[in-house]
Amino acid sequence: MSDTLSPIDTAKFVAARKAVEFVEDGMKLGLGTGSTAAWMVRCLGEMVREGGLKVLGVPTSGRTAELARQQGIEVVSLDEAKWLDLTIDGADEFDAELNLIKGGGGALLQEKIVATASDQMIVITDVSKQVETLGAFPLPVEVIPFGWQTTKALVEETLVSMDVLGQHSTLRMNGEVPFVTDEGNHIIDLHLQRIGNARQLALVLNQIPGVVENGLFIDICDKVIIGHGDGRVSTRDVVSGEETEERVDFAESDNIFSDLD
Ligand SMILES: O=C[C@H](O)[C@H](O)[C@H](O)COP(=O)(O)O
Repeated sequence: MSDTLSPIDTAKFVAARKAVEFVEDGMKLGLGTGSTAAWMVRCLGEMVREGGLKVLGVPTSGRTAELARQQGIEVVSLDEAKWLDLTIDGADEFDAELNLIKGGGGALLQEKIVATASDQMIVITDVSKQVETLGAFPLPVEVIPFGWQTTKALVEETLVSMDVLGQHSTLRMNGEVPFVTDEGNHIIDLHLQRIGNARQLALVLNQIPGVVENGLFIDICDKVIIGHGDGRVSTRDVVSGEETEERVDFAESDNIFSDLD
């Protein structure tokens, strides 16, 4: 059935399929958001329904919570789970140190809280998200709606003072109205081209009143699994620096593909 998937979906699927191999019975799991994470939730659902795997899932968005429940995964809140063994999530960009930009789907706040409350974070991605320097993907910054224009101006002033390349920012829209996150906030996307010092920018942005969180994930990801359109996956570990490559077997995945609309 893998021939029904486009190369990009194949890449996302194989990364997700590989990632769930790290899941063990009884684990408390952070479930990421986005199209790649959705493949992981489907793979996990199959392991729960057909393999008898028992896990507790903490979703990072309403969308993921709905999909996880549909898949038969037991969903709990982070406060119920308290601490997680593993979070598996997608990313919009990652660099050689496995620092990330996330939030293209607007879920960065819950994603960062959940990943930070986990022993380990595995990022699943296709190879197009790999960059030398973060910043080509617009950096999402979640802000509270009150005074958002003032917050946006302060963010831009901060970028100028830090000499960040390209200091243009836009309020994310959902058609004619501002996009609203699961927490009731807005997103300002920073069009920076290149982030020279991501660690410093992440800290400075969060000092601005009105900013709730930013999409830079620094020193949070432990492992990245990169899927390829031909079914190969590369797994890179931040501690060992090792990278391994293998091919993912599609043979037993028919149930997952048949669940798709
Ligand atoms: O807010 C969304 C998340 O950070 C996603 O994990 C990220 O945008 C990647 O999504 P996708 O897997 O759909 O490219």
